[in-house]
Amino acid sequence: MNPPVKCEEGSAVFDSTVSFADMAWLAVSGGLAVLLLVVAWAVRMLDWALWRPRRMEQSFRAQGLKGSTYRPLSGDLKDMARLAEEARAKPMPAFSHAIFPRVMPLFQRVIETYGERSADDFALPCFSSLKVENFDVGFDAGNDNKVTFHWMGPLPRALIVDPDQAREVLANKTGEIGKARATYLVRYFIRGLLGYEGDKWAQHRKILNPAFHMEKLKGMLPAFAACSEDLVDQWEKMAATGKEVDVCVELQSFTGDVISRTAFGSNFEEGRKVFRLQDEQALLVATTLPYAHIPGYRFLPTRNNNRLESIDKEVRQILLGIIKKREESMKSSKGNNDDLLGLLMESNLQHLREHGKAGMTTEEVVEECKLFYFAGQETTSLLLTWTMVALSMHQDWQERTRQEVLQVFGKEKPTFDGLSQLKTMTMVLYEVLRLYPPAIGIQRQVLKTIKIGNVVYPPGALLFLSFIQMHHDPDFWGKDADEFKPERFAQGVSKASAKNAFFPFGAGHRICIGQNFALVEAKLVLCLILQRFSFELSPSYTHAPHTILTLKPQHGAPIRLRRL
Ligand code: HEM
Repeated sequence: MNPPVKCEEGSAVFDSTVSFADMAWLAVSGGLAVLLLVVAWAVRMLDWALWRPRRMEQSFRAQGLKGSTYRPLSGDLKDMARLAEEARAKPMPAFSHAIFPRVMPLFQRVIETYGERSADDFALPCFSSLKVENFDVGFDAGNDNKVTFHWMGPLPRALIVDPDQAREVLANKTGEIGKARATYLVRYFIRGLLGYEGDKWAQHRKILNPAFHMEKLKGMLPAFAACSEDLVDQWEKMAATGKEVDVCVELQSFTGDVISRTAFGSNFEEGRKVFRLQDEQALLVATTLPYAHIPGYRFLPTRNNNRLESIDKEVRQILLGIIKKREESMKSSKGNNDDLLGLLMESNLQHLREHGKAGMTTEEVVEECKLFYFAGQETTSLLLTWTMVALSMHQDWQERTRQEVLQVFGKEKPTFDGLSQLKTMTMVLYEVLRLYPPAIGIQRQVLKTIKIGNVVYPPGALLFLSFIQMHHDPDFWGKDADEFKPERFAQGVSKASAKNAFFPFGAGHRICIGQNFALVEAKLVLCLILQRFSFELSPSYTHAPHTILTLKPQHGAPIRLRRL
């Protein structure tokens, strides 16, 4: 036995006798606590990596859904990368618009392997009375649910290919479905309105909405026109030297200029710098993405991580500078506030007047400005790129669209009101958005158990609303679904397909805020292009649509322009 130890502290004297048995007990109980923690952590990890996925798989299969078997941790991610690599190695037949198998090879394989569920799937007596967390899983033998699933790591991802179900998912406002949790890399872009949920989203959307109203877009027409004229002047010089134009690259820089001008008006040059930096950031994100799931990778001081952070800081500094200047010019009522930033700040001030506090902090305004580039630049440039590719493949439609432009505007500058008379051009743009949607689909995550169609989805399950599949599905568009036929939109979007299966801009309350912006911009520049040039695909063009976040031409889009 150890002798008792006397401890003195100030005037208080107390006896702190610690026996060997006490110390042993302390050590044992401490060790037990650590062991318990380790066991609890191991159980959690096992649940995350094995048991929960298995439970979810059982629940899906019990409900008649078909899909791949869960493979611990990686799920179908490796197959996904391999199949995408194989698909990228083979171009498509020239002039074919049946792009779905090349663009989403894993989805194609899942459908080919597991296909639609048959009436027999619902006849299993052991499943017919299944209950999932108080939801009755009522099976409707022979229904036409085509949901399949595969594995994004330990999370199952259901492919939603029914337009009504997609709309149901997008209409959800009661918290059962939310945005899928993103990696730290995606958060460099998907912030602001696109990333928010609930009240914060509603408040930001309310403040941003007025900036995208039609009459505000009308005020932006001179900015659209200035960028479009710069572009066609540049192309004239290239055409004169017989040079081919990679319209994919050219239009990307064009739409970046449009956002710079329309968002930042007189601070256009600084805005351009933001666009270049964000472009570099997008490339860094694409090369870092394969490592993003490694726990703690974001904290490693790799070259990419460091550069991503320094770009983020630089972009923030530039935007804060622009916003500060704008605040000053707004105070002195100098300058034009008809650009997106001015309109957004104006609307924020209005919110302050009505509610006694600003709806957005300066930091949040910075995030929204960054989002304009991410959400509005590449998507619109891809719409234009695929339109030029499609009009090169279908010369008859190129000529019809040109004749319409000449009929409405002659060789004069397009006007805002004139743009709304361009019926053929609208049909062409819709058909391109159908066959080549820049956003091929949207992902959401189940937060609380929910029944969609006949399927009950547990929390954690991912839902991919596969627009590209719905856009190419003969059940909705007819046997000629893979053909370029703009005339299908002659009676408007709602009459073009069964079940209104057209989602290029999403749907519901989170539908793209910039859709009119994109369409006005696209129509205006197409008018100028068609007025000045005829065009065809270069013999070096290879038809190879593929997707990295958005749907791009893998080898660019070299086009031959001829001055008219
Ligand atoms: C052809 C061009 C475009 C396409 C195909 C497109 C597509 C989409 C889609 C599918 C969504 C829905 C995302 C979701 O629900 O998760 C969306 C949202 C959004 N888009 Fe676009 N977009 C385009 C152009 C633009 C432009 C030009 C801007 C801005 C200048 C813009 C800004 C936004 C924003 C801020 C959101 C988030 C809306 C919200 O969550 O409330 N987009 N876009």
